Amino acid sequence: MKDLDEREERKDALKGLGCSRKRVEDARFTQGKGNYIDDVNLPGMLHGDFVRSPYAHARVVSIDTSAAMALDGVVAVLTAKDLEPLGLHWMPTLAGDKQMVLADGKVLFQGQEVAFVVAKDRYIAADAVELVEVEYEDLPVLVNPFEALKSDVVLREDIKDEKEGAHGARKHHNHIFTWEEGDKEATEQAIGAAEVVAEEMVYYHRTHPCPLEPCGSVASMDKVNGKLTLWGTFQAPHVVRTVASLLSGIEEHNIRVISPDIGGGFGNKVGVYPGYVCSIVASIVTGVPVKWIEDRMDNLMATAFARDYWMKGRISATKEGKITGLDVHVTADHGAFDACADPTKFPAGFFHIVTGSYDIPVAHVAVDGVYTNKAPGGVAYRCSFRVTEAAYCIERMIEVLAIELGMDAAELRRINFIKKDQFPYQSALGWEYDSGDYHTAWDKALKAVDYEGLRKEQAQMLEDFKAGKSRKLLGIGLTHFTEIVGAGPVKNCDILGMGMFDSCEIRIHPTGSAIARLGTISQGQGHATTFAQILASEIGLPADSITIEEGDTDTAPYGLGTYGSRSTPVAGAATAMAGRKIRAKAQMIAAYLLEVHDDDVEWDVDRFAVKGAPERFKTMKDIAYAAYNQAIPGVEPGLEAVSYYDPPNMTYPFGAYICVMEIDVDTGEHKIRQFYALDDCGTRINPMVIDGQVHGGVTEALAIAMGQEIAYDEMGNCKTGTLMDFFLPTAVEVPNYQTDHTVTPSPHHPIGAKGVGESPNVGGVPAFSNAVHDAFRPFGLRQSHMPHDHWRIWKIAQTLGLHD
Ligand code: PCD
Ligand SMILES: [Cu+]
Repeated sequence: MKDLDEREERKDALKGLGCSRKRVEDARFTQGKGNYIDDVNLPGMLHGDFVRSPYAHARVVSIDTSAAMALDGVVAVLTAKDLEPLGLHWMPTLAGDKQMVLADGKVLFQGQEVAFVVAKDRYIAADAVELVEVEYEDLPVLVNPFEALKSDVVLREDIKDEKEGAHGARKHHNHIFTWEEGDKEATEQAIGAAEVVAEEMVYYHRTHPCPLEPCGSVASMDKVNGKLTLWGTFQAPHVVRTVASLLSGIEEHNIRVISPDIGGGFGNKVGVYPGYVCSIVASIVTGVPVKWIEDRMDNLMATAFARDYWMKGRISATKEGKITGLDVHVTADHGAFDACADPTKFPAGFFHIVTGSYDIPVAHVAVDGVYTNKAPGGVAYRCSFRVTEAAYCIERMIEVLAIELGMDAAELRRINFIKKDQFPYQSALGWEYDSGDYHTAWDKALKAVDYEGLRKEQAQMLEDFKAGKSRKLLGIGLTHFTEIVGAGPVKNCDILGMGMFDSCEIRIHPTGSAIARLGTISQGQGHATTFAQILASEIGLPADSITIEEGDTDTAPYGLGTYGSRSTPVAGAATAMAGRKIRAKAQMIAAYLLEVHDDDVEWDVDRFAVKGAPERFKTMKDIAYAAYNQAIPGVEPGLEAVSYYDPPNMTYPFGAYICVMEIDVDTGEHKIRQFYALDDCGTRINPMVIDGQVHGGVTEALAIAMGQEIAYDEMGNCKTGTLMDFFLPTAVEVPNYQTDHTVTPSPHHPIGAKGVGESPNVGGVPAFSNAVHDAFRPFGLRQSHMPHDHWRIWKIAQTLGLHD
């Protein structure tokens, strides 16, 4: 007993896996000591700002920069003409398309970069922007993707005759690609022969990650040494270095990319923006550092948006509710350039996880990418490559099918869930789900909210409403989602040819403390806290003695960065593997010190002890010291390891979310009475960080579902370019979250962990939307588009005749 207690104490002292260790980075952040991109200030630094297009589609007839150049303090004004000789007026996008860096002959969306002003300070730059005279000749605007596919108006004149794009054949001059998966014929057959079919157009509107810190960069070209240093808001610093090298011709070892602290990324900071390129060119031209920082409007109008997926779903089932087939056809509005940040082979990301948590025998998806006069981007905002869209689609289709069947939606889910013993499960659309236990999670969730009781209360409220006693309805929003995160196996996942592995390098210092560097980069997730915990459990040194460093390409091993909840599944695995290499060497050192054979020592929390003689041991601290001060025959001095990890599969976290909402039929106001979120992310590294991730992610989900929207008018004016119009949730809208979990470890991840950062958005949006729909189900509502703001909810009630 005493031994056990003592071992537990030693374990606790490490603050390893499973510990709600306080976030080490917060001491810095809460005291204003964060170091963000705008905190980078270099001597003699100049400032850039963009002239942006007021038009959504126009020919650029002329640009007159003379008045701007004449302004005191203005150093340069760059246009496409200046970039052209360098071959930098266009740049490749992550999706295999190309994008104008500065307007080359025409503009394709409102807010597009037209000229880059460089001045002594940001104010002069902004004043000079006003002095650049651009003559435009406006062109017909296409904001609707369905119309764009029929229109004679050619958006991308640069590729108008190209019949092939990066992802196969193009059907029309405004068409980007068609991407398909699954068995079309068998699916048609199943749906054709089915007893019940539900069909619906599910639209997931365009929104925006809107991180509190907008994007920016500082480029500093040292012409004497031929070295370029680039600080910026990069979620993938190494990829930026490679792209910068390929674009500029500067050798990669002469480029250093640094991501300082990032004030929220949410996928908005994965892509490469014209501002980065222009700051580099301006620094090369002027020979001094150049900073570019967006303002809020720039960020909302011109950087990576999210969603904008029109999903036409058909789902079939037997009378008893067993699903027999699923077909989804998506029209994907990509805006002016295809700048979606997906793994190269997947132009629609992992949308084919659209069969969700259900055992669906046959399925087929087709996605058509379309150009319109809107900002490019498309995969950001806690969506892990279109998984949010997919989850929203299937979770809406399930609800519609339940209506069609006259069935309870919780029961319909239950009878179609993939069963525990079916894992690893081969989905009809080609994925191998690594693990899951959906029934256990579902039962736990329904019980936690007293589902039966809620349905009774709902029925009572409905009766009161019909009897004229009340004007309130209750909506119970159910969701069971399956995520797919951790891209990804190098064999099928790459970004611009770089395989999506990740990495960790560890150095143990003689006194038994350590530094570990990773190829990922935290934007607020708390990597400095949690990755140290993985190591603490692997190598037996306290997490408090381990520094985690990310984001400097001169020191960190090559990695593909942080997005799509890949850090834990991939870099987290690399961290554990590197730790195991350290431990293997430590074992040899311990055996030598204890004068026994390697096989005669065993690992015990923070030490190696002689088998059968636990009182004879060497702690990791002893071993670390010995690694540097003893000559050990056959063992190199030092204690370091590096691991590059190529995951064998992705991880499949899942969750059961329930949103209980009261709706005031007369005002359209909603009140979330209860929000229950059960997440299964396998082995939990830090429960408190996970809770924080879920709180943040659900808050963003609810924001999207209840009001966040990037809206355009028919002239292509962005109507939501400021925080006056773009809804940002506050404490007022945020309910009290009830978090819960089950633990189904990933069988292939070294510590069994799956990602969690994306999950709450994937589950939160359908939970909210389903609650709204559920409240009106008795009155015949099948599908109504998000965002469900008060006006739209009021409108539903109005359309259903509930105001008469
Ligand atoms: N099992 C487990 C899992 C996890 N974890 C934790 O949690 C976190 C998270 O994780 P993950 O899931 O792996 O993820 P990552 O990769 O790290 O990250 C990413 C994500 O993340 C999230 N979250 C967040 N938070 C914050 N604060 N900020 C930010 O920005 C953000 N973003 C968002 C997003 S959007 Mo994308 O990009 O769209 O794709 S993707 C994303 C970290 O810390 C970790 O460690 C734990 O603990 N455990
Ligand atoms: Cu995403």
